[in-house]
Amino acid sequence: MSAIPPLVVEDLTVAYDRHPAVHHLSGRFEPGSLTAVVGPNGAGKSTLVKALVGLITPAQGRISTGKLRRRDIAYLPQQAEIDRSFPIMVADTVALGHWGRIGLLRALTGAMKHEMAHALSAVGLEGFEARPIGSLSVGQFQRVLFARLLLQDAKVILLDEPFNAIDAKTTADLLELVARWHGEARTVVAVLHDMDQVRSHFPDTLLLAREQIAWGPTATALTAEHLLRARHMAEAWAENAGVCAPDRRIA
Ligand SMILES: Nc1ncnc2c1ncn2[C@@H]1O[C@H](COP(=O)(O)OP(=O)(O)OP(=O)(O)O)[C@@H](O)[C@H]1O
Repeated sequence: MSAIPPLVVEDLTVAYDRHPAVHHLSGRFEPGSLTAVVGPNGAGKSTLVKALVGLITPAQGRISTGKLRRRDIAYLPQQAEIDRSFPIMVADTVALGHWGRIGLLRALTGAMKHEMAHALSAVGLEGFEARPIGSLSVGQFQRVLFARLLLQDAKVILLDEPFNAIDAKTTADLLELVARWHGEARTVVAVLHDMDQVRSHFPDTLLLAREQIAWGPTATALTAEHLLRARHMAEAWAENAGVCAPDRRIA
């Protein structure tokens, strides 16, 4: 992997209709790091990932991705956000991973088809090419999406709840791919809820409760004190969060 710039977040506020979902966050995802983003429901985890990938424009602050091009950043949204009713086959879904390199209109080369079959095999789905995606189980579909990520060959990989509602065997297999990406010095960021999984597999953690509670090595970020603070912040959120006031408090 050629040199990857860090993802730097400076005083980042991301808001929906002026209501901040991520509030004055600063820090950096180091090149080659493997970071879990955790926090209570509504903590702004998905919002942060969407902002990192450029899907939402910050209300304040900056995200610097250095010389990374859009195609250098792969993004796996939550499965709930993906429409599987579209009549498309597994092969075409995985082949989307090539689009960053070949564009929409060029045909796949034999080598690309070979890579696709290899990626499907790596996720345990040999022979699934012609299956419609709507016919797959949740776990099989997540394997397909990971095969697509393999083809994308991105320097930075952002995963939003990749193991949500996924069985233990599939999770273990996909965690191996995450470890492989980490071993290849890609920068990987994953939104997760399972703290044991985070402690076992993710060296760094950002604990978010709209604001940063902790960001650093997992053992020091996920202390009982920090987790309690995150929970208290979540309990304090009113149904309607205040607007982001100029004096930096939530009004
Ligand atoms: N498109 C949207 N329009 C308005 N508000 C939104 C939108 N998306 C998210 N929000 C709000 O922003 C806040 C943060 O949401 P986000 O989905 O980022 O949290 P999360 O930490 O990923 O939560 P979860 O763990 O439940 O998935 C929540 O209060 C949510 O209701």
